[in-house]
Amino acid sequence: MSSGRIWAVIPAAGIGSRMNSDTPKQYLEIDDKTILEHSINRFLEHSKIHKVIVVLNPKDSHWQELPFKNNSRVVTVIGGKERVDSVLAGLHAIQEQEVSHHDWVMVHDAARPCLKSEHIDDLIHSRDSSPDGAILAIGVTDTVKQANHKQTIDRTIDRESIWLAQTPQLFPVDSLIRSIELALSRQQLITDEASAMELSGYHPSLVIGSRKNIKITEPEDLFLASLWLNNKK
Ligand SMILES: Nc1ccn([C@@H]2O[C@H](COP(=O)(O)OP(=O)(O)OP(=O)(O)O)[C@@H](O)[C@H]2O)c(=O)n1
Ligand SMILES: C[C@](O)(CO)[C@H](O)COP(=O)(O)O
Repeated sequence: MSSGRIWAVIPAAGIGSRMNSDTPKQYLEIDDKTILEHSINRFLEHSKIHKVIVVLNPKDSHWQELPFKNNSRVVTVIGGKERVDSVLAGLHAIQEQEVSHHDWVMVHDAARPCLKSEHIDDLIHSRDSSPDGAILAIGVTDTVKQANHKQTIDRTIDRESIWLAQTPQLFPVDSLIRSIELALSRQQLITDEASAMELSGYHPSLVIGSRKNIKITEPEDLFLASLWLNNKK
């Protein structure tokens, strides 16, 4: 039975350049709440989550408007240039708290507000059978093409073994910190936490997520997210 507390790190220090909005996308509102509030609330509402570390942009001017100032389970830290730098800053903030070697951390994009509590449960339950950690992911329902440099089809890829990584991604805190620091020291490209763990030789499990758990990235994603946040299913 896995022991240790479970922390959440919410990287929210991005500028949302692909959203083409003056407001950083994590502060755009759906149902009268910012996208960031929706994401943070999923973890505050979950009884197994010890504390939530929110990673902010150094130029963030919106955070103080959110209702988390006096919440002892919410800690903020300043992020870095890339998402991986922000995640590492969040992990270091955990180290500065009363962390134990048995603790785990769930890293979840602020830009994924449609996460359901049952998927947090599924990841937590995977700990006993997945000592290397686990991520939410979904299969591919379209045929997958590999393009060449001229944006023409080079070949078709067998989609049976292709999964699209989502967040949250759940790992032992110590292993994740060591893996990210090692990858960064080798200037290796890290776009999610699992890729750092893989580079250290771990084999995280894939836990089925939901197509509704989209990462709000471009303007049309807002409409989809509002549909799914509204229907609460
Ligand atoms: N230096 C960064 C970059 C991204 N993020 C966070 O990582 C998550 C996923 O990143 P992405 O969707 O790429 O967000 P942005 O980097 O803001 O978007 P863009 O790439 O369009 O600028 C987001 O919640 C974002 O706030 C972060 O904390 N620190
Ligand atoms: C972590 C992630 O959401 C998994 O799919 C994705 O890699 C984030 O990519 P981004 O370019 O930083 O949004």
